[in-house]
Amino acid sequence: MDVAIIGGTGYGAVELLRFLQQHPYANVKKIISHSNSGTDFSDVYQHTVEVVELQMEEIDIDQLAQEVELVFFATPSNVSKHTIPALIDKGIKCIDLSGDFRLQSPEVYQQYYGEEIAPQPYIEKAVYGLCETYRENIQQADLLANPGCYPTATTLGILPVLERDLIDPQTILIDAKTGVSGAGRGLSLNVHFSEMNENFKAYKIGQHKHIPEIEQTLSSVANETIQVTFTPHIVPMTRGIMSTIYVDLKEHQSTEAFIDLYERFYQQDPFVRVRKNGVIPSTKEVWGSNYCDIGLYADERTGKLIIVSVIDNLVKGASGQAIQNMNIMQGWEETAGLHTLPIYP
Ligand SMILES: NC(=O)C1=CN([C@@H]2O[C@H](COP(=O)(O)OP(=O)(O)OC[C@H]3O[C@@H](n4cnc5c(N)ncnc54)[C@H](OP(=O)(O)O)[C@@H]3O)[C@@H](O)[C@H]2O)C=CC1
Ligand SMILES: CC(=O)N[C@@H](CCC(=O)OP(=O)(O)O)C(=O)O
Repeated sequence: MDVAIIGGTGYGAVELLRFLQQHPYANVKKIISHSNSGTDFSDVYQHTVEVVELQMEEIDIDQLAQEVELVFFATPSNVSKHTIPALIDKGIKCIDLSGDFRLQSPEVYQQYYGEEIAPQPYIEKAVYGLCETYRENIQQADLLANPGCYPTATTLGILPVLERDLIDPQTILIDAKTGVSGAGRGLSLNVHFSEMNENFKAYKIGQHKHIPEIEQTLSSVANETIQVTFTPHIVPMTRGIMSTIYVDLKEHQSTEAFIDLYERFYQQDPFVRVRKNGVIPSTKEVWGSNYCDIGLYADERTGKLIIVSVIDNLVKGASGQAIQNMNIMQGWEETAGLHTLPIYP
């Protein structure tokens, strides 16, 4: 199947290409760039020379609709909402890596994204692509809202105990850390080497756009309104997210009992690895791969469960999950093109 990528020179796009160039059923036919049309992709990303032989192009909706069956949007927020409706109307499937179609509420979108939400019929049509939870809906999707990086790590960490009603859902505290590639390729003072090296920053406390996204999924699964405390941090590494989650247990059980529960919960999910014997995963153990690794500790003294969930923000947090979603939408094996061990060390 021929696909296109929009947002060609960004990190999400180059990570899509890394996996798609070895995908058995999908072929990248077009790369669209609004800043570098006419330039060879490998001139921007030299490491792809002699492997990716495509020249980037300007967007042309009619041509896209004639030449590809599916389009990945790896664009900043408030961009895809202007183009996706036209492609969907022409029968082209779209997978959006940005947040434009993730939230259901126009008011909440306006508050966190600072603009009007996409047209309502398309918001209603969009399926939230957390693969492990919404697989059946994803199979039917034409318009797929790929989850954010923090929400992916965090919701996968919480869902087993939330769904089994083992925690007080109003006590969820999330302490999350991300590498700098989460901010994309654009220049920003905040992530200059000298601002970031030997540094560790909390940011957007109480204001991050992933707060409503996490709350929307948890509330819909639990069938009650859930509010979370979420503090993101940026740390001096390139890739990786660690979400450390603290929840009050309704009843204490051993760490082993929770590991057993999580293993059963995710036994059909090829990309969630529940770590045994109390092992807590580190971000490097998923680096470059589509895995989400989860470690658990049930603290008998405080009655809390501590959940540590790690992903690579660019893979399971973005492009890898987008390909996993494409695989589900197309009825292909879920792991197609995504078989890879994390890179270590
Ligand atoms: N980085 C990450 O870890 C994650 C990113 N995401 C989301 O995925 C999307 C892509 O992220 P990422 O690749 O990191 O971001 P980048 O900033 O690296 O790339 C985005 C690309 O979009 C294009 N672009 C920028 N502005 C516009 C515009 N106004 N109109 C059209 N195209 C534009 C540019 O490519 P060109 O000039 O070639 O068109 C740019 O390189 C974002 O929405 C991001 O929030 C989601 C999860 C994790
Ligand atoms: C370090 C850094 O700035 N990270 C970004 C990651 C968010 C992201 O990519 O999110 P969306 O997919 O929802 O756009 C941030 O915290 O805003």
